[in-house]
Amino acid sequence: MPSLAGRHFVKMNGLGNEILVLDLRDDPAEVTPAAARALARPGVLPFDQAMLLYPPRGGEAAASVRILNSDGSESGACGNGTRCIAALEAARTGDMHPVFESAAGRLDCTVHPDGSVSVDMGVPHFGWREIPLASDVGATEAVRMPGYDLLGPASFVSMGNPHAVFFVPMADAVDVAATGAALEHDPLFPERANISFAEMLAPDHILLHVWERGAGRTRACGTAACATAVAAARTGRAGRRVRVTLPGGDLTIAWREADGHVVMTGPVAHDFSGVLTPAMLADAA
Ligand SMILES: N[C@H](CCC[C@H](N)C(=O)O)C(=O)O
Repeated sequence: MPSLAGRHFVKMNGLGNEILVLDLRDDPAEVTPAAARALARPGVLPFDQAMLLYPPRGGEAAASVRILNSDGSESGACGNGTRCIAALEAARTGDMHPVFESAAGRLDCTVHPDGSVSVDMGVPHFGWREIPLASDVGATEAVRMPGYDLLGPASFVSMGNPHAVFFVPMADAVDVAATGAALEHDPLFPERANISFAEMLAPDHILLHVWERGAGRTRACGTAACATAVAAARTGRAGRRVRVTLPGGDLTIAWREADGHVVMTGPVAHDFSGVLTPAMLADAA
């Protein structure tokens, strides 16, 4: 496989969710977990997720996207990163409706005149095998987890990646790092999970703090905002359209009645770009 040194990168963010984009369509190269961890080191290119673009398998898609967390693990979906690659692709080609292929399926994007981006994140899944959970816990919208009674029941959702959402009285009061890290590794989640602490500010407005699988505490997580909006609607706390306020800013989430798809809308920002050097990849095995 060709080396990564010399490759052009773009560093972006979606609401402070740090995104590294590597467009590998012209000369595909593998990005190993060790290479991802090397690049994500402090002082190199710290990111939460790397969005890796490969040649599409189908005719209509601009690229096939692979998503790596900063710990080198793979994710099936990343909402904020998808907005970033949609904006990049629209700037490159002029197509304001780029489509991507991902492990979680097709991602239809719309880049709006104001620069914000909507992504059709597909349908949520609620089955214990789909999330996945280690065992059948019954209805997945309100499940008490042993050891976490004070948090109340969790709602489990797959948005192409696993999410557990806790609705709490005061999201700001939760020790997100300690509780999130413990829950991420709970044996109920055989593939670990992204952990959300949500507070209903109004029936159409949710405050959200997220501990991400493989990336830890982030300023925003698009799929967690989608999972939380769906969980809020499913448990009768909200309607199908909500504003989700994360530490990095706001997303609008609409769970479409017609086809059950979840559409996420929010901003993107370009930070800087450059070329990967051997030193940046130095520790990569
Ligand atoms: N930040 C991303 C989610 C990454 C999910 C990842 N942490 C995992 O499922 O392993 C987002 O905006 O949706």
